[in-house]
Amino acid sequence: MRKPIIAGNWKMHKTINEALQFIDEVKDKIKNTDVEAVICAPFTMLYEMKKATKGTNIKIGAQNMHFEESGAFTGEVSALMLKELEIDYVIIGHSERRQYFNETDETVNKKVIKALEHGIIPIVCVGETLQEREEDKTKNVVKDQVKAAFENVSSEDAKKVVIAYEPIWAIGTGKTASSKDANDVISYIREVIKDIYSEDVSEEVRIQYGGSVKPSNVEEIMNEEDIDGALVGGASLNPADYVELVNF
Ligand SMILES: O=C(CO)COP(=O)(O)O
Repeated sequence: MRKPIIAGNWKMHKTINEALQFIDEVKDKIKNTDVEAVICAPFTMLYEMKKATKGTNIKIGAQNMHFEESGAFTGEVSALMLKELEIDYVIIGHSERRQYFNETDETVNKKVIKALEHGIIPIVCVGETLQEREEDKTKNVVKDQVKAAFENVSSEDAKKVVIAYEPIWAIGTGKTASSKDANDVISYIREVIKDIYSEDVSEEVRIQYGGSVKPSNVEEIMNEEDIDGALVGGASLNPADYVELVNF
C-alpha cells in the first residue's frame, strides 16, 4: 500500500514568523492523519521549521537544490546542506523552475540522483503546457520527463521517488484537470516506470496530482485509484485549508 502524501509548496511566500505561526495552528489538528503531511518552504525558514515540527507528524521539504556536492555556485544550496537540517523532501524540476530558471530534464536527473545519494526524497514535477495538451502531446511530454528523471537511478532508489504530475495550465489558474483525466495520465506514468524497471517499482512509486488543488476538490482527486497525493500551492498557505487538505 502506498502511503498518501499531501505536500504544500509555499513557493516564495511567508516569513519565518509566519511559518512558525502556521505550524502552531495546524500541528494538533493533523496529528491523527494517516496521510504523510509535508510542507516545502523557502530555504530561509527550513531550520526553524524543522525545530518547530519536532515531535509532530509534519515533514519539511525544500523547493530546489543544486546537483553538485559543493563548489563555486553563488546563490545555490546543496543536498548536503539540506541533509544537515534533516530535511525530508525536496521538490525537483517544478515547472516554474523549468520556465524561469533554466531547469532541464538533464539537471532534474542530476538533482534526483544527488538528493537520493543524501537520503532526501525528491518530489519530481512533470507536466504539459496548455499548447501541448491541445496538440494531444501530454503523454509524450510526461513520458520524456519521467524517463529522463529516472536515468541511472537504481530500482531500489526509484521506489523512494515521489512524482508530481502538474499540468502547467492548471497551476494557480483555478483550473484543474478532471480527476479522471489526472488519473489517466498518472496511471500512464506508472506504465512508463514499469517499462523502465519492473512492475514492482511502479507499484511503489507515489504519484501526486498538482494544480489548483483545494479543500473542495481534494477528496475527489484522492479517490482516484492511481493518485497517491497532492502537491498544493495557493491553498497550502492557509492553515485552515492545509488542515482540511491533510484530513481530506
Ligand atoms: O504549483 C503547484 C504546486 O507545486 C500548484 O499550485 P496551485 O495549487 O496554486 O495551483
